[in-house]
Amino acid sequence: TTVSVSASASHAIPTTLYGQMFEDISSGDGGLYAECNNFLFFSALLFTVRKLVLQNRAFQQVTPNTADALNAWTSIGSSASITVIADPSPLSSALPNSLLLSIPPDASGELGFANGGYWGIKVAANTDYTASLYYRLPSALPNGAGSPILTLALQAEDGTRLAAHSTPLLVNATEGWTHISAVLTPIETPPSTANSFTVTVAGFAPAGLEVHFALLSLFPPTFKGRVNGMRADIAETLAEMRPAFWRFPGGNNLEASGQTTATRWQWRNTVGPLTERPGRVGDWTYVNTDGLGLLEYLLWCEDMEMEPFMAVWDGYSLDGTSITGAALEPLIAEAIDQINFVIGDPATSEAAALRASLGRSEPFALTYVEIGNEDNVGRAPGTYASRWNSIVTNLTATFPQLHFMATSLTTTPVLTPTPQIYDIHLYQTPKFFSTDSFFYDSFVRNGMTFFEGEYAATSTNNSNLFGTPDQGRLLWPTVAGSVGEAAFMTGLERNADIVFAASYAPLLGHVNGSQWTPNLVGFDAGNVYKSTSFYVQKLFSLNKGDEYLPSTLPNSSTSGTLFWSVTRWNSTGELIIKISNSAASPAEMTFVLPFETVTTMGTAQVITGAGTASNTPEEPNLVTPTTAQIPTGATFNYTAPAISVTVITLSVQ
Ligand SMILES: O=S(=O)(O)O[C@H]1C[C@H](O)[C@@H](O)[C@@H]1CO
Repeated sequence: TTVSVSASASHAIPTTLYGQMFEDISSGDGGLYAECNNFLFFSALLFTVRKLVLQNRAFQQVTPNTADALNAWTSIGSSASITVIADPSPLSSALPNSLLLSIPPDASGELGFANGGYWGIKVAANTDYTASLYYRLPSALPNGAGSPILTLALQAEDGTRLAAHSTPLLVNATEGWTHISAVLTPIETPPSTANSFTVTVAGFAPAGLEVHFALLSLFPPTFKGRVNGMRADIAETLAEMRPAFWRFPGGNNLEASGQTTATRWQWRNTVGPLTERPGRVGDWTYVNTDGLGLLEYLLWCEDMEMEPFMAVWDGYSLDGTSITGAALEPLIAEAIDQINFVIGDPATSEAAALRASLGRSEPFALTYVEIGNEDNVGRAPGTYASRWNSIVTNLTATFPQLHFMATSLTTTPVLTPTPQIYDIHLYQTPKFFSTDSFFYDSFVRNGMTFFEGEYAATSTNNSNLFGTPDQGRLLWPTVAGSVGEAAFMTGLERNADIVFAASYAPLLGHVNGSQWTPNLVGFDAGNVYKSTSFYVQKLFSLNKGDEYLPSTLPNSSTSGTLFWSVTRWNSTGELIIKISNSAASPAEMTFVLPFETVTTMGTAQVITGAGTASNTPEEPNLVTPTTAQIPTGATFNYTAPAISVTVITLSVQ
């Protein structure tokens, strides 16, 4: 195959082209959000359903006095009993439940309870873990009752105490809640992640003891040291691909927790002190703490130098109900407040004043606001057109500087005002992606632009893209899937005059229990797993170029297996040639460049392997990119390996 490259660019490659979409789908709580103390997921693993009922750090949205409400917490000491209760004087109205520790008379020893985190807690020596909790005594201790000692600790699987902080229980804490916070710094690294956070009491009165506990938290060091921030190893992995934008809070998890209108994602419940965040049953079958909330998302975008692509709820719930007409008004007001929390002026907007009160008077940068998620015809009760009209007419009047993204099909329903942007989602087979990178070539150029907000090869079975593994579902990205995605992405670059942003979905998933596979990045308590698709996203994002050079078109028929794109960094003239070869045999290519002086040595970064190969927790680095110097020139040959992605970079004067 000979590829002749044009010297003049046809269009710019937008800086926003490669980014990340995020929603809490076994990805926030227990993942990117660094709180260790927590849930076990309802993990509807695709081929089995392991119902590990959630129990969270603050007993949010659980039923008191049930075993389920305790599942992630276990008692320490046979005579200690623990129960989640609806506290008669709760920590806050947002957190009405607490854990009651009851110790009978004449008990002895260290008694209390433990949390095992999310299938473990990673503990490393000389690392600071911030433990905190609230407690209160329902009744004063009898005088002469001694001074019970409360200990917060990190404990290894074999019971070794790795770090501890003890403090006397304030026996006069009966009126209200006492907040304890301590830094635990282990001196040794335990052999595994099967560690626990423990809360124990000793030295209590012979008369026994009752203590209420609430909002028990354990944080490891976070990305950029942000309080209530992100788990550093996961954050650093995501930062590796230098994403240009961050879509949040969903995805389905925007729309409906519990599949009903009443429990949608509500921004106000996700900001302010953690004691004021009630949490909610997310759409992926587990309780979200909402400790990762709107302000944390916005600060994260700034820390990562990403543009927020923020969604507002648009009245549609996944149970098919939707709010229309006048009932939309409070919803539109809520969306206006949400946007004002981000960009408003504290002097004129209550929501912006709330932001200022939380320490951020300056507005955040915001350009794009998405109206709902996948509010397609067929899924929704066909009311998107009227809801879009009401919402966007109002929001455009209030925020004329913002760009609003529609989430329905581009062909139907007809929307007014005409959307400037559509968010298109595409889940398909590796073969689909590796044969059809011309998805956008036929789109009319009429000023409309597109956000390829979710795409991934999910299954080898084109008649069942979301089934179980034995039906073809991918548990992990495969080389064939990643090669397909790369072919598709060369098409995004060729059409970057109308495609301004794209992101693989889902971004993150806990490998011990999740509601979706494959995910771009996997993780467990101790590790982060980079998939072959992650490496494709990273290679394309880091070698984007800023202008597209037309070249000989690939074979666009379904027999096509070889796709490429040529871009350039305008400032340096450096060329980037991205190639996807899905064929089982190498592809001989000749590149003809219209430049006088082309370096004779270029760099080729290659991802290749068996089509079914994946990086897994067992073999996390089975397939990683290799880098080689290759002979180049004004005309040069390159052999694209079978089932491979190549990114060639070469300087051109
Ligand atoms: O069940 S789906 O609708 O396919 O869910 C998909 C589409 C939705 O936007 C996202 O939340 C989810 C996985 O990325």
